Amino acid sequence: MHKRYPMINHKYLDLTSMKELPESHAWLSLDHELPSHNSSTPDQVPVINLKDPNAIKLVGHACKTWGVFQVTNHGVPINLLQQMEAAGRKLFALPMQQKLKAARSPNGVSGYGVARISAFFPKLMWSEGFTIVGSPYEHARKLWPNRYSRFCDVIEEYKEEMNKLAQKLMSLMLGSLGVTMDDVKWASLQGSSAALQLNSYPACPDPDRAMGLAAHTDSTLLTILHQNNTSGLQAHKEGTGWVTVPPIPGALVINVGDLLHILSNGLYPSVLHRAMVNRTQHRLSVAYLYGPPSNVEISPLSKLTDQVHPPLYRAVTWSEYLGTKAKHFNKALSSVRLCGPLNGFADTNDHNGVQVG
Ligand SMILES: C=C1C[C@]23C[C@@]1(O)CC[C@H]2[C@@]12CCC[C@@](C)(C(=O)O1)[C@H]2[C@@H]3C(=O)O
Ligand SMILES: O=C(O)CCC(=O)C(=O)O
Ligand SMILES: [Fe+2]
Repeated sequence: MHKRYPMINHKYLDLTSMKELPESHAWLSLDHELPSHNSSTPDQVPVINLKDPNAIKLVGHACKTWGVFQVTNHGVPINLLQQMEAAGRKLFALPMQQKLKAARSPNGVSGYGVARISAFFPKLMWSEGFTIVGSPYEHARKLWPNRYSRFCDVIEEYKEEMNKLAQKLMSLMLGSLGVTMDDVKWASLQGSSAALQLNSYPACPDPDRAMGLAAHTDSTLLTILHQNNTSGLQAHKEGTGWVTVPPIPGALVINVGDLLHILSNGLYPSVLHRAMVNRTQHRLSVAYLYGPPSNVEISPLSKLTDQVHPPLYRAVTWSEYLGTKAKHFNKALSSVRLCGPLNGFADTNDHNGVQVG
């Protein structure tokens, strides 16, 4: 089992008021080094126009080689992205004692709090989060007893648009694997599950020693991320190292998650990513974490397996996998692997040699 750390009681510091980085948030080694580009074509995260007639091929290539890409012409109205960003900004600007009224309970999923993965690290992250699973109503009412409906409306509309885009992306991803939505019955059905994660990274007095969100993979099929106009997201690419995913106005970032990794029998590896912070700008991001309907077991697609390519993972439901992730963190994927690393190979997800904390 991954080492766990007791929660430090600086968990709910008001980060925006800090003039110095407290020891509780000072990370020892951060691996800030970004690859030096000595060729004329630096390794950049692909940007795909979803209206491109070649979109299926481009998506397949990006999933295989990067596990992350940005999309344009995705159909989500820009003003909805702006409204979502404004709603997040308003939430995080509330006084701490107000935000704590909507705190995530110790075994709960929804609500305000530090990154869930904090328990696996000796230091705290320079960020705060708000997770929404199902209706935002209960928590929004605690935050704004008389004026919660605008927030709830934006969240509901955002979830609806994200769900449409997630379905479109799933069909492109499956299509690029030679599989149709009909081959995967649950993929075209309503009832997929999702969580919305709002992340806030205040400007930091000592960004070189702080970590916004530590390196992790998402336990999803795919994640759709909107970031404001401030850099911070980095993705790890085998053989290259950490690469910044630059904000492009109106574009959305797509991550391959662990369940797509399993479904594709490792052909589309989930991407390790993290968020860095900076000295002057407040960074916000909104992640739509998309998964299968809760009763569906995800296992490698039969079309992708044969005697030469045996299934590498056992079947798991999303909730079972989230439980495994909560226990084993970055060893979760290898813990559901059928052929262990006995013959010398490890999951790409084990990210040997890459510091996750
Ligand atoms: C559905 C979920 C994925 C997530 C755990 C959660 O239940 C809700 C929050 C999600 C999130 C967002 C930030 C990074 C992450 C690793 C975390 O700690 O909480 C992910 C979780 C995940 O993908 O495993
Ligand atoms: O803030 C970011 O860019 C990353 C957020 C993220 O990885 C997540 O919410 O899972
Ligand atoms: Fe993530």
